[in-house]
Amino acid sequence: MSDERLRDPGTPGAGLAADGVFWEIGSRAILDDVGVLAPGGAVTGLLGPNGSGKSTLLRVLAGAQQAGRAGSGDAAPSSASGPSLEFDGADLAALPRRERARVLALVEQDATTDLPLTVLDAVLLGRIPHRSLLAGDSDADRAAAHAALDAAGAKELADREVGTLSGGERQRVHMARALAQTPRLLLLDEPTNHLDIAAQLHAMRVLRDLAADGVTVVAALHDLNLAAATCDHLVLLDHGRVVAAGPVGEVLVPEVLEPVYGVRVDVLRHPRTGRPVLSFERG
Ligand SMILES: Nc1ncnc2c1ncn2[C@@H]1O[C@H](COP(=O)(O)OP(=O)(O)OP(=O)(O)O)[C@@H](O)[C@H]1O
Repeated sequence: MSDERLRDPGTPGAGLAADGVFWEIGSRAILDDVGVLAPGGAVTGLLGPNGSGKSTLLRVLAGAQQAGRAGSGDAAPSSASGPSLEFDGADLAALPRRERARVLALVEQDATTDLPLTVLDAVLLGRIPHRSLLAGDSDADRAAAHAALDAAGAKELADREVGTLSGGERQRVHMARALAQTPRLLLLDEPTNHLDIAAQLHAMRVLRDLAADGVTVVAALHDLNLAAATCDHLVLLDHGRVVAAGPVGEVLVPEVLEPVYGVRVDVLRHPRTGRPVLSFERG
């Protein structure tokens, strides 16, 4: 990314370390003792079939959903000692909401709004954690929002109403809002599912550039080839449990993927990058 205003000034830290994360509905464990390591300054792909718990885990990591039991009124963690959620060695769960919003941003899947907001206003929401509560948008905030729109490939949308955007356009705007927030930890739920192929590659390039600038990136992805081409590290969920984690070359192998996805997998090599290219057949 070319714009300095979007760069994180810090050096890569330890990254994200979550352990003992449970989330239950009734007697069903949606997340069952999940532990995740996402190295600092790297792109970690969160993989798993539909319903395996990726979105729930991202929401718990972001503090948008408390670990524990849903619908009981008490969000007490169901493990004896509670989950541990650390980012760069600090306890994420203990951070006040506003401080947490300066550290991390969550881009949710298909987030919508009924508010009559322009795109620029929606992206400026990402600046709120960085200014005093009563202050309006400063010139610096607007400059950061425009830079974020540019980086997300959405600068021509600045004056549009969010409610009138296509799915892919809205996805770029959500990415821009998160970039304007200048997080050190960026969590994204299916950030490319509405994007055309050029926009997918652009979005993943943005994530790689952020990681190069020291940001810890965790993205839930269904496209295993996009994960193979982009990620440094992978975490594979199945039925609410981590079944594999590690470098791309260790996770994207038939022995790991076939039992989880129930398909036959062949792994080829990309002729230029040497990264895995996966081919699938019905199992
Ligand atoms: N509030 C809820 N009430 C009931 N079930 C829920 C609730 N939230 C999540 N679940 C269930 O938890 C499981 C995990 O959901 P989650 O959205 O985290 O999966 P996912 O891996 O992100 O799936 P997908 O790839 O389809 O987006 C699913 O079976 C889902 O139906």
